[in-house]
Amino acid sequence: MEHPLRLGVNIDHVATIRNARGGLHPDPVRAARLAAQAGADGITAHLREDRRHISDIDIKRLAREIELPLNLEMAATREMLAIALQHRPHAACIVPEKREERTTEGGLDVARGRAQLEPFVRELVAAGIRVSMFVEADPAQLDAAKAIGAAVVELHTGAYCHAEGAARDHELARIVAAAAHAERVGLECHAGHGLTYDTVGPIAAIATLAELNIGHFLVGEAIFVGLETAIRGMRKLMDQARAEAGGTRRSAGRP
Ligand SMILES: CC(=O)[C@@H](O)[C@H](O)COP(=O)(O)O
Ligand SMILES: NCC(=O)COP(=O)(O)O
Repeated sequence: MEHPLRLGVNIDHVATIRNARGGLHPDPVRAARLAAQAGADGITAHLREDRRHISDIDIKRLAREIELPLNLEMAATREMLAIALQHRPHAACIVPEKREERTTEGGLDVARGRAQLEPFVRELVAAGIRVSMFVEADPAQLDAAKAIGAAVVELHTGAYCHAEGAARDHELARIVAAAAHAERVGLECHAGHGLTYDTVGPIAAIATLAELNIGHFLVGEAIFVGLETAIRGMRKLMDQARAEAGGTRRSAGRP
């Protein structure tokens, strides 16, 4: 089944720039408002355990001050669960986290961590939060996410973005197959990590994907063209890819 494709704008790296000087500028909440004006369908923010970019106050403000649905990316820890339950974002995406990593290097091993992850999913769902699992494009991970009660999976596109030539085609084929598997088992399927103007097209063309979350590239591009223009450019490429694949042009609103 064809799904309308939403764009979630990840504003983490607005906070990275702010934190370089420790002040208040640039403000991620202002970036979220601009993203809404530029046609974003949601805002994504990753509150890392080490608070290297997004802070607790950012999450509090995002949850209260923006109208777009907030997708909180969080590690499966009691501290993050308490924060999610306090602020009740629209969605929570559980991601793997390693303190020493530069960025999220891979997907969550839901298949091996089922017993540990299931209580987190249960508590978030009971609070009315939509739960997603950030996983590799591996059917076993999707099956495990479904089994522990997640409604959504987000496929990690980092390997696809970093590969070239035949290796990239191989990674794309894995993502296409995983998105089809998600549809079969009744999971809403999202994708993201490392997507750029050069890599977004083939991903956006996958009809069973419902949402892409994109951040680092948009914030980098904003330095040259401004955030609104960068987001509009991404939205246009997503729409073009869908139209060329014979599908719906854009999002139909809230998830
Ligand atoms: C889970 C994920 O892909 C995003 O959080 C993205 O990684 C941006 O944050 P980092 O650059 O801190 O990984
Ligand atoms: N979950 C992926 C995300 O939110 C954005 O990742 P990136 O575009 O900042 O790499």
